[in-house]
Order: sequence, then C-alpha cells, then structure tokens
Amino acid sequence: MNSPYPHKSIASKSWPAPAKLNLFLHVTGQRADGYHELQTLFQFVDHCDYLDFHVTESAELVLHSNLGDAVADSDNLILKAAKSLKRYTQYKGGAHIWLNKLLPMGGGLGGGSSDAATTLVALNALWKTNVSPSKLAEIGLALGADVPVFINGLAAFAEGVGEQLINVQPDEPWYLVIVPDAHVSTKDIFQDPDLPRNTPKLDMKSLLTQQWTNDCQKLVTTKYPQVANALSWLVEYAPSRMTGTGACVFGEFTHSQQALDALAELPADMHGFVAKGMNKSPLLTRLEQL
Ligand SMILES: C[C@](O)(CO)[C@H](O)COP(=O)(O)OP(=O)(O)OC[C@H]1O[C@@H](n2ccc(N)nc2=O)[C@H](O)[C@@H]1O
Ligand SMILES: Nc1ncnc2c1ncn2[C@@H]1O[C@H](COP(=O)(O)OP(=O)(O)OP(=O)(O)O)[C@@H](O)[C@H]1O
Repeated sequence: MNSPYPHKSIASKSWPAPAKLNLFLHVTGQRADGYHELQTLFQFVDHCDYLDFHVTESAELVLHSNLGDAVADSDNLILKAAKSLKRYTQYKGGAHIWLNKLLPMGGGLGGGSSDAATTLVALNALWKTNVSPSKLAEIGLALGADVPVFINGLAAFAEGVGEQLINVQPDEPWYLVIVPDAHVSTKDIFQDPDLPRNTPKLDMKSLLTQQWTNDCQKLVTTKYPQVANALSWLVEYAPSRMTGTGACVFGEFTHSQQALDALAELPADMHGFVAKGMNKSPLLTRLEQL
C-alpha cells in the first residue's frame, strides 16, 4: 500500500493545541511601542485543534490543513513557528504538518497562538533540538502575545503583554462557551479610543479573590450586538463574561450536566460548546507521552 506520507519520515500524531480563556482581563496601560500592558488570568480548556507531524530529512516545511483559504501559508503561525525554530537551531531537516482546525478563529480563544506553541513544542521534541522552554517561549512571543502561556502549559496569572507568568491553580469548572457570529480583530479593539486602558494595577492576591471582569467587554458588546446578545442569554444560566478581545463568551458551571442542559436550550441562531477548565494543558500531557 502506498504511504500518504513523505519518504523517510517519522510520524507523530494528535498533538493538541487547546483553547485558552482569559478568566479576567485588565488593561493597565500602554507601552511606548503601542502594545498594551495587561493583568490577566489564563486557563486552558479541553477543546483543541490537533496537529500531526512528519519529520523529514529534506529541509522543506509544508502545511496541510482544513483551513481552506482562511489563512494564507505566508501568514500561518504554524509555518512561522516552524521556520523560527529551524532558523534558531540551524536544524537541517524539515517537516510536513497536518492541522485539523476545530477552534473558531478570531474568537479570543487564542487558537492561532496555541497552534504556534504546539508546533514549537512538538518540533523541538521530534527534531531533538533541545531548546529550553523559556527560550521556546521567547521565540514564540515574537509570533503572538499569547504563545508563551501555551508553551508554559500551566494556568497562569500574567502581566506585561501576557508573557510574565506566575503559575496559579484556579478552580476547574465546566464552561459553556458561545461563539457569536462575529470576527473581532484584536488589533482594532486595542486601537479603539474608547477602550479603557488605565485600570489600576493590583497585586495578584487581590485580583484572584475579587470579582473577575474583562476590560474589553463593554466596548466589544457595544460594537458587536451578536456578542451582547450571547452574553445577555448566557448570564441567565451562569456567571458569564467575554474572553480576550472577544467574540467568545463563557459561563461557568459546577457540573458538566448543567452546562450541557444550558447548551441544549441555546437558540438556533447561536452556537457553542461545553468544555472543562484545565490548569494543565493537554499539550504538556501529550509531551510527557513521547
Ligand atoms: C488580548 C489577548 O488575547 C489576551 O490573552 C492577547 O493579548 C492577544 O494576543 P494576540 O492575539 O496573540 O495578539 P498579537 O497578535 O500579539 O497582537 C495583535 C495586535 O493587538 C495589539 N495588542 C496586542 C496585545 C497587547 N497586549 N496589546 C496590543 O496592543 C497590537 O496592535 C497587535 O498588533
Ligand atoms: N494557525 C492559525 N490558526 C488560526 N488563525 C491563524 C493561524 N495562523 C494565523 N492566523 C491568523 O490569526 C488570526 C487570529 O486567530 P486566532 O484564532 O488566534 O484569534 P483569537 O482567538 O482571537 O486570538 P487571541 O485570543 O490571541 O486574540 C486569524 O484571523 C488568522 O488570520
């Protein structure tokens, strides 16, 4: 039987790239380069993209995916991540990469950053290039502000642009995540003059114990009625808010059945999914299985 994979390749399958939620998100200032200073709490959920890797002796990096025309290869964070690692390590071989995209894009779930992180972690292991996690996070930060937390793989309180991480262990509830029919550009939200960008910085302990909110939520719900509608519906069932710069919103439930019952009531014009909060990323678990 003909193998669909390149000659002389080593296959390694089903590397998860999980979604993240920002359990709270405060914008505390703006740096000279325009980037915003944040205080945020990251947690992973067990809803993921999946990547397969085939290491090749030839130097090429090739991506196969179910993305269609949604993202050009030249913009895809997976290829950018693979190229960055190859450049940094001077690795001579290459890889064919298969992406099964399941996470909504532009939803504040960090899917692109997570794909990039999984690529860096998996290729570093499969190419045996032995780059340290902290160096991988540094390489990843150049690709996106959320990449370091996905490489770190543990729920974390974050400052800076999201790269200064302190591991924490919040509760791991079940979430009903609603995906409004809106693509919110992170850049547009951060450029909007109406974004509050001066929330006072607080110490981590106060932030973890006070009520959790998202500074981008008011602006995004004003600009996108779909997000406002999703949130108005969800708050009837559970404490709810937006993740990242939107568009997704999430409600917290103690038991999976409560989240599934609410999902079953979802109006026909909305869609969503139920997922478990995870303080350890499934990517770390996959790495340990190697
Ligand atoms: C809002 C969060 O989702 C919180 O987790 C992330 O900080 C966003 O991270 P991301 O999607 O990886 O964002 P990037 O691709 O790094 O940045 C997109 C654009 O948003 C703006 N941006 C992003 C992050 C940040 N802390 N300040 C910003 O002003 C910048 O104009 C940047 O060009
Ligand atoms: N592998 C990838 N998967 C998804 N998007 C990608 C990928 N590579 C590049 N992108 C680009 O990144 C953009 C943002 O995608 P992503 O799904 O990460 O958004 P997001 O969930 O809003 O992220 P964040 O929470 O970090 O703001 C996409 O619209 C797309 O143009």
